[in-house]
Amino acid sequence: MLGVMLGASRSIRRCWALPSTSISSTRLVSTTPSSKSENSGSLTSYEQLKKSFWPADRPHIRRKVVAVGGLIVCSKLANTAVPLIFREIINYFNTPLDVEHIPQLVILSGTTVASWVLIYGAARALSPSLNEYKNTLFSVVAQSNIRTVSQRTYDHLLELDLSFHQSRKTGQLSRVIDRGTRGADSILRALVVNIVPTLLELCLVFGVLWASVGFEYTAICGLTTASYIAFTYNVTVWRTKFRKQMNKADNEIGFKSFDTMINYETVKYFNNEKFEGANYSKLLAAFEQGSLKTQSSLSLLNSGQQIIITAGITASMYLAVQQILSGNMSVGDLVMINLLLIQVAQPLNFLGSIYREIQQSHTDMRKLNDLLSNRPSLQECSDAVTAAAPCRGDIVFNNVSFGYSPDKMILRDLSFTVPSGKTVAIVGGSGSGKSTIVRLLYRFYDPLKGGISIGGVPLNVLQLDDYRRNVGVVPQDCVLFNDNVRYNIQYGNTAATQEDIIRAAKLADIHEAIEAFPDGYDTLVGERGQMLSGGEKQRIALARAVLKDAPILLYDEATSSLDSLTEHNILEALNTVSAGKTSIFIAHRLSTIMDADEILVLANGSIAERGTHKQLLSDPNSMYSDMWNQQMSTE
Ligand SMILES: Nc1ncnc2c1ncn2[C@@H]1O[C@H](COP(=O)(O)OP(=O)(O)OP(=O)(O)O)[C@@H](O)[C@H]1O
Ligand SMILES: N[C@@H](CCC(=O)N[C@@H](CS)C(=O)NCC(=O)O)C(=O)O
Repeated sequence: MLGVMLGASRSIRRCWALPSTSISSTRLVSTTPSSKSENSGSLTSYEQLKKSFWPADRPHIRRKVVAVGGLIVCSKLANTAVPLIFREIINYFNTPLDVEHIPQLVILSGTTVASWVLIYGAARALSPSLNEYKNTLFSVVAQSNIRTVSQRTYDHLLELDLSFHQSRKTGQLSRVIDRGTRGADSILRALVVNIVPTLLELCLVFGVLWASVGFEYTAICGLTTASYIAFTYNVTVWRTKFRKQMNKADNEIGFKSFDTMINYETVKYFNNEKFEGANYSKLLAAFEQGSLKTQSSLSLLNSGQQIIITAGITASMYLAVQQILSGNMSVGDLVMINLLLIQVAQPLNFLGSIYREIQQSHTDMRKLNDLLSNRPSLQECSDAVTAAAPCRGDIVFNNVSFGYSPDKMILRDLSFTVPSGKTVAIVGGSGSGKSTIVRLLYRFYDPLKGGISIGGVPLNVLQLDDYRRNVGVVPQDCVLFNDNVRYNIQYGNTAATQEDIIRAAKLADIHEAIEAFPDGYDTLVGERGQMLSGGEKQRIALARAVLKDAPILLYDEATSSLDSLTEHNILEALNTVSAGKTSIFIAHRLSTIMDADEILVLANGSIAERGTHKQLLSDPNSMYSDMWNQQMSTE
């Protein structure tokens, strides 16, 4: 469903820029950048535009931009010539000829007017053709820019910390990206398709009027344009709040239906269909209000614009008629003035929308820029070392303290060692910090105090990417990609063959279940893997970790969704997989970690008890004994 939402927002097209368009509402998103560095990488919108439009490293794009400029000039010259040619044709019919005395003149004039008609046709055809060619060339510039910005943003987001992603709503993030990448494109498109050609056309029209019929006409045209712009600007600024209200409601409607549908089961379990329906109805009413005001203010804007333009044309024609009557002007001039003004008014009809679009694009670009100026707080040191050899050594936590925020410590002075090739299990109450240990070990975060070392090398001295290649994780929450089973298992090692995949699936005790799926390994798992059961997802996540074949293995309640028999089968398989590897098992069900070389009992972020299963049970008052007895009595 998220995909559908993204797909919808991707299809934004500008009605003033492209024919046969659908108008997509502008959604407003507010984001507060986190972990921002000293604005590194931050560009002003002008710099961004310059980078997109005139990239220093891509001369072929700059050549295209020059060609686009040339085509705009040629197209507008041809366009402005049309009324001038038309004037010549009209004037021909209004010029009395002395046919009795010079009959050849008729033939000559006939040929001349026929030529004018042909030139008229050519000019009319040339202008849109050049314009379309310009659009084609400009698309190359625009698409290249969108591609570069999208790729840079995607790569950047994958570089950012887990904390950044945990603090963001995925939907909001994707909208900021989607809009931001198109922001520069929108502004460039507005400039190339509308603003620059219209300004050029206005200059040409002013010049032609001045040169051929006199300054008064240029003055009327100038005054009309200035009033039109002032009126459009003021009304557009005033009515923007209605559009914002409408877009906000539209946004909330989209989010509400998305949220309700993914929580469909919860709505049903609590019989809250009516409650949800009433909430939805309030949002629809707000949208309705906003959209009615938007429409009525649009009508006001359009009418005002038409009145101003019509007033300008009427004034020019009135003046022209007076001059024709007094014999100072031809009928052809009148037609030319009329055509020139009508022609120049056409692109002005979208001025308000373009102004709004540029404002919005500017905001979108700023938001994306804020996003790009976030830097990962976990940085690799310049003399980082490769991890393969250290990862075969001991894992040591030395007085590690950590909290997601400094005012709430989760782990306190934690010290333990997982000897190379051994298995340590961590147990403890919910929220005691077990998964946090896995996140620190995968170096999603650095400890606030103390340190972690691997094979005697501090973790922050290891090359991060290389280190992570050497650690296999089966996380607590197994989320799968919306693809088929094969893709999801192969994700552990993208170079794995079908045989490797099957071997891993067998070890995770999921091969037979997959074979029984309608399309076997090609079966689609649905969004976040929701078409599979919790246990199936968990076993696919296990198979994927097996495929990674890393020397360090971290299992965060890797078998919690499995029934006892499947769990028993997997644990046997995992013992084989883990043989010789350094492993940390986090588990609630103690029967799964009885064989661990050491068990740590975590309470309030510290190790309350430690020892083997036997040692811990030997003290009947230990927390471990309590937990064990409790679990035994309920199984
Ligand atoms: N990203 C985060 N930001 C802030 N606090 C967090 C974050 N992740 C976890 N916490 C908090 O840290 C504490 C420890 O969480 P952790 O996931 O490590 O617990 P756990 O022992 O694995 O719990 P469980 O057995 O329920 O999975 C919890 O109080 C949790 O609310
Ligand atoms: N003439 C007006 C409106 C032009 C127009 O029709 N714009 C299209 C978008 S390109 C539209 O649907 N606008 C809706 C609106 O402004 O509410 C202007 O200058 O803005």
